[in-house]
Amino acid sequence: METGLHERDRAGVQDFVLLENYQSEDAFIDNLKKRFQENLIYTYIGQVLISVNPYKQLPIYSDAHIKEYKNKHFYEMPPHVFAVTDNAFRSLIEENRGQCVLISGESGSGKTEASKKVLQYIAACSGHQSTVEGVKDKLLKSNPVLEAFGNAKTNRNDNSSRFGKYMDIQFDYKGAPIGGNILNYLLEKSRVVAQMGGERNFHIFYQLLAGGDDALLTELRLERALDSYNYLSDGLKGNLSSIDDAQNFKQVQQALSVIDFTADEQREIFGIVASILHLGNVNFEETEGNAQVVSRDLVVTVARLLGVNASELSAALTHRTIDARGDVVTSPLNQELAVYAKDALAKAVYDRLFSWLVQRLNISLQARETRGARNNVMGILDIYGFEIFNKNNFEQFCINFCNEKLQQLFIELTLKSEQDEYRREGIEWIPVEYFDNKVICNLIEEKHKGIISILDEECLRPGEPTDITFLQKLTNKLSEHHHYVCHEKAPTHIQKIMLRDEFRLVHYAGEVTYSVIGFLDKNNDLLFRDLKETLSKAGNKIVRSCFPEQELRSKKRPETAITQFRTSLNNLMDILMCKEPSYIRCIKPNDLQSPGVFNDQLVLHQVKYLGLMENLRVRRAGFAYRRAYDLFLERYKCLSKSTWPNYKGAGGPKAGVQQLVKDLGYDNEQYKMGETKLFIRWPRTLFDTEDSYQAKKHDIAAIIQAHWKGLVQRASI
Ligand SMILES: Nc1ncnc2c1ncn2[C@@H]1O[C@H](COP(=O)(O)OP(=O)(O)OP(=O)(O)O)[C@@H](O)[C@H]1O
Repeated sequence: METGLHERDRAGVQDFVLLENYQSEDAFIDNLKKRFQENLIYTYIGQVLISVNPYKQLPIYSDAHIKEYKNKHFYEMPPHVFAVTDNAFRSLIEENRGQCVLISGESGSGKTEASKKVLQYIAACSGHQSTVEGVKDKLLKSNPVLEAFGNAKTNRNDNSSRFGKYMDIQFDYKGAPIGGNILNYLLEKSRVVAQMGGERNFHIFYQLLAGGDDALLTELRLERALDSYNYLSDGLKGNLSSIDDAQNFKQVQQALSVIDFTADEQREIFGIVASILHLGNVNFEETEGNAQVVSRDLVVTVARLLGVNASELSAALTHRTIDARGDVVTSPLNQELAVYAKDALAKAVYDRLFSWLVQRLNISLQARETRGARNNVMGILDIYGFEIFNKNNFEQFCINFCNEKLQQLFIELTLKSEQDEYRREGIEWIPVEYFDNKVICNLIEEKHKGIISILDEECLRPGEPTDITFLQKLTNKLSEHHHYVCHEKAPTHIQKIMLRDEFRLVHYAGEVTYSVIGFLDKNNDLLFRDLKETLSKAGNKIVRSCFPEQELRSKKRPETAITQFRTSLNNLMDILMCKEPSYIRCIKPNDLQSPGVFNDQLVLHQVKYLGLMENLRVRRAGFAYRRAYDLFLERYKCLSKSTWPNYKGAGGPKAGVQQLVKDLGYDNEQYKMGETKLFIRWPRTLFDTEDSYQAKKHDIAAIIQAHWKGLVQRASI
């Protein structure tokens, strides 16, 4: 916690708006570093919070800290995730404006931890009636469940979320949480069947084996040894010292009970998890091109756990039925295709189980009784950050597309809207240049012309489309685009490092080379009909509801993976666009191997692609505080006799505010009167002289505190 002025002085500025050399990247990094080295991980750019992952527990999240931040003006206290949350929460309750807290940053930068702190603060600060406590408990308990099924150890983060998450919390008019809703995005299901070296499958598999009691494991026919299971042995073999799987399993079981999952549901969930482990061990042999199951007893176990007929499952794993306009033909699969079908089954079952879990959580979180009462909603978005790996595939393409969309939203909601607002309000303003990434979003998603359309066309066309024919089409259609680089037209130094099956996109955050291998397959996301049919009759109710019969009867071709993802992202953008945003931009100061170190280059890269320098330029140029005249007058009318208890002069709230600022002694440079709002500059203009500004510029909390205290004191005179 920042207390003494001495400490604060040494630790840079709390708000980048105060940075002397605000155009310099070096000065920016230097300020973050100074603060990081003093364990001051939070810094503002106006109201955007930058959070640098400390990789260690800091004593700044206690109940006492929550109390200190509660109901304080945003700038009265040092920067903190609690201040951002308090500000959003109060706007929600006092001004009835829907809020969203958007948390972004790369893997391991601290997004999920930040989202938990937001929830912690809300839970601590909102009503304490027993019904409300129940809702809060469920909201908090949904985290361990989602993490168990949706998180995994990666080489960047031991607890990496492998899905995107948006959680809405509904509040009643008194500010008590009454329900919630979670949306999940694109689970990285390929992890179920294979993991990179040093990585693990989803936590739940290890948790079940380590924490399930003997009776449960016997019932599921599981043994504790991890290397007994093919799906667990690709990446990291063994347990992790940083994760207590057994303990976490107990937490998950307890959470499931709090969230009202019945004993039957829990049994079925773990049955499905176990069935996937067994399925991974199923082998095939091939005679005359036809695959046959070798390990029949394993198929029997899988069938028992899913509640399907073992012979039918065996046949479905080794055959494929095609219904071509009424002509139904069944043909045997070869060994390679049977393995493909088995893996597709494991991925589909797990992916749908995850979506089912989210829906089931939502049923439990649904607001019981709202009776037409006004509901306020606060959303928290914790979604994967931009990814640039050595090898980038379909998954990275989807994730980076998502980040382009979020950057577009950031531009719309902050940079562009800031400038638009000045224009609309008739306030003189010199436009600030910024890079608008709409051109990249269009390159990816424009109808008929964009990469998604070209990919879908290639997936759906008759003939023999392949990843390479897809790449050729991309290059034919997009080679002139400034943000698309193909091998043929790449500059020599890039050509040297690019393979023939790769294309490169110039993203707003940097250049990424994607390998097209697997694009068609992953986009088609094919699960053979025979397997779907078998599962649609499953005795395990969860499985049956995940594979509904209607899906088989539907004549419509299922949407491709990328189209589904684009639709869900566009829906998310619509949800976020109508809310007031608060931003938490998370930064990872180093890699896992060197905790405590602040790597300037790594941080600079993130500062650039998070658009923080542009954000600062716009913020510096503008007005930091603005309020609609009626709201401002209502809130501060007590500060002047001419406006208290009500302003009675002509001209309405605008004239009232004009009178008020005059009475408060603001000079013309400190504020501007817009069409509908008052705009105030600060903090520089809160000082009488340059000297007093220079003397106190590091101490923004004190400045603002003094300012508000001053106002109140003047009011009491
Ligand atoms: N405020 C914090 N205090 C202490 N440790 C933190 C904090 N934020 C992050 N960490 C540490 O860093 C790890 C990674 O953080 P987190 O899981 O929140 O990253 P993420 O951005 O959500 O990553 P991913 O995108 O991979 O899910 C945490 O498990 C925790 O150990």
